[in-house]
Formats: sequence, C-alpha cells, structure tokens
Amino acid sequence: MIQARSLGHRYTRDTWVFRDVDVTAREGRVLAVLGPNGRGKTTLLRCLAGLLAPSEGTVTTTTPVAYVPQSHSASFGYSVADMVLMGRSRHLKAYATPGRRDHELTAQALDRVGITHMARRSYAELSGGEQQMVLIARALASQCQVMVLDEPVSALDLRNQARVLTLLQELTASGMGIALTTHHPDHALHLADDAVLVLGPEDVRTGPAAELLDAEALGELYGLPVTTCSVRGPRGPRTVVVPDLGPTRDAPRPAEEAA
Ligand SMILES: Nc1ncnc2c1ncn2[C@@H]1O[C@H](COP(=O)(O)OP(=O)(O)OP(=O)(O)O)[C@@H](O)[C@H]1O
Repeated sequence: MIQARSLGHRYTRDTWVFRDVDVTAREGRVLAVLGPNGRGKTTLLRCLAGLLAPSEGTVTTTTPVAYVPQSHSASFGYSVADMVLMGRSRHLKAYATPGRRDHELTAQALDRVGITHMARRSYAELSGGEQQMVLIARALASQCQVMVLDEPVSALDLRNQARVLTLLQELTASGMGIALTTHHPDHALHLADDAVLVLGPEDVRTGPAAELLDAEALGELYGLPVTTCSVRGPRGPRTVVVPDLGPTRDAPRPAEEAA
C-alpha cells in the first residue's frame, strides 16, 4: 500500500503544483490520476513512488513498489532481456550475478507482456511503444506489489492498449495494486476503482472512480463540454467519454442542410 497524507509539491518557491492531497493506492485496486497537461500528474505519481521527495506531507509505503516511466532512454546497448532483468536488481546483493530464478522471472515477464520475440533486440532501437511494453515487463519482473505507471498506454496502438489494460486488470485481480496516470477517461472508467482529478493546485479531488468521473466533472477538468454514453461493446456495455470536437465530417454542412 502507498498512503499519502497532506501531500504537496512545488518546484519553485512560490508556485505549488498541488497541495493537501490525501490518496491511497491499495493492493487489488486501480487508482487513476487524471488532469490536463502540466497539471501535476507525473509529479504526484513520482511522489507516490518515492522518486521525488514531496515539499510537504508524508508518503508511507508498506510494500515493494515499481515505477514505470512514460519513456526511458538507455544510453548503453542493452538488449530487451537485459532491461527486463534489471527489474531483478533490488533482489540481488551488490555485485552479485543474476541467478536462474532471476532469468526465469525475466522470461515470465516477457511472456506475460507478449514481447518474448523481442528479447534479443536492442532496447535503444525499439519504437516508443515497444519500449513502453519493455518497461512494464521490467516492473513485473521486480515482483512489486504496487505498480505505479505514468501513462502506460500513451505510445501504444489499439491492440497493445487492450493487451496492457487487460494485463493491468489481471494483475489487480491477482492482488497487485496499480496507480496510473491517463489521458483516457474511458480507460479510467473501465479500469479504476479510485480516481484523482487534478483540477488545480488547491483543487485535487479524490474518491471512487464511478462517482468522480461523470460528464460534469470531466468537462470541468478539461475545460470543454463532455458527454458520457453507454455503448454495447463485444464484451457488454461500456461507458465512453465523448469530448465536444465541433461538427464531425459526417454532419450535414450548412449548405446541405438548407437544400
Ligand atoms: N523538474 C522540474 N522542475 C521545474 N518544474 C517542473 C519540473 N517537472 C515538472 N515541472 C512543472 O510542474 C508542472 C507539472 O508537471 P507534470 O509533469 O507533473 O504534469 P503532468 O500533469 O504530468 O503533465 P502531462 O500531462 O503533460 O504529462 C508543470 O508546470 C511542469 O512544467
């Protein structure tokens, strides 16, 4: 579990990114953090993951946590398998060589994310989306109990988005805690038990996702009209979020309407 109390952070003396945030990421639950660009989602996530010391408040962590950044550039020519094996580093003594179990867990993580075929490729030469999958596998190999992911599907195509979202659901069902940021309210509605909406430095709302993520709140969050509706997907009804993008290409043009 990661529990943050009265959390606040500022990079400069007079500008707070957020203040007074109480939030908990628990095993077996998904916490989704939403907000416009630059509003502080990554900052909040890095505080929760223990990578950034908050300017005020406390973060208490009771279980091993792994952080999956949005992107990560490796300067050496590591293979994908090496990158994932690095997830095992906290289990190894200083200067120890990874053992059979470490290699087994690396192979399992590659398989679980569906990237075994990439194992020998150079990580640095992968596309952004492929690298994102490798970073998720690295976190899996670490055997964390809470995984903190910064926009884990931002670079992924539709199929890999579905693969990763399904994997996160499976991990949660098996008891892992997930905290993630996302620019997809649909994904948050699909996955999340709890949500954080970062509206402003002094207005960070937390609560059950199903209550917090309604059309009115999302409209206020992103500053444009938003409609939610239920669609019948291949696996049953789902709620989708439709932002107001103006007239669509399918809409009749004014001249056609008048005719
Ligand atoms: N290291 C830093 N030093 C100074 N300011 C920073 C630093 N990192 C982030 N910021 C600022 O803090 C604010 C929040 O940034 P953050 O990356 O947390 O936002 P975000 O909500 O994750 O954005 P996005 O959705 O675009 O990824 C931004 O104004 C950003 O410019």
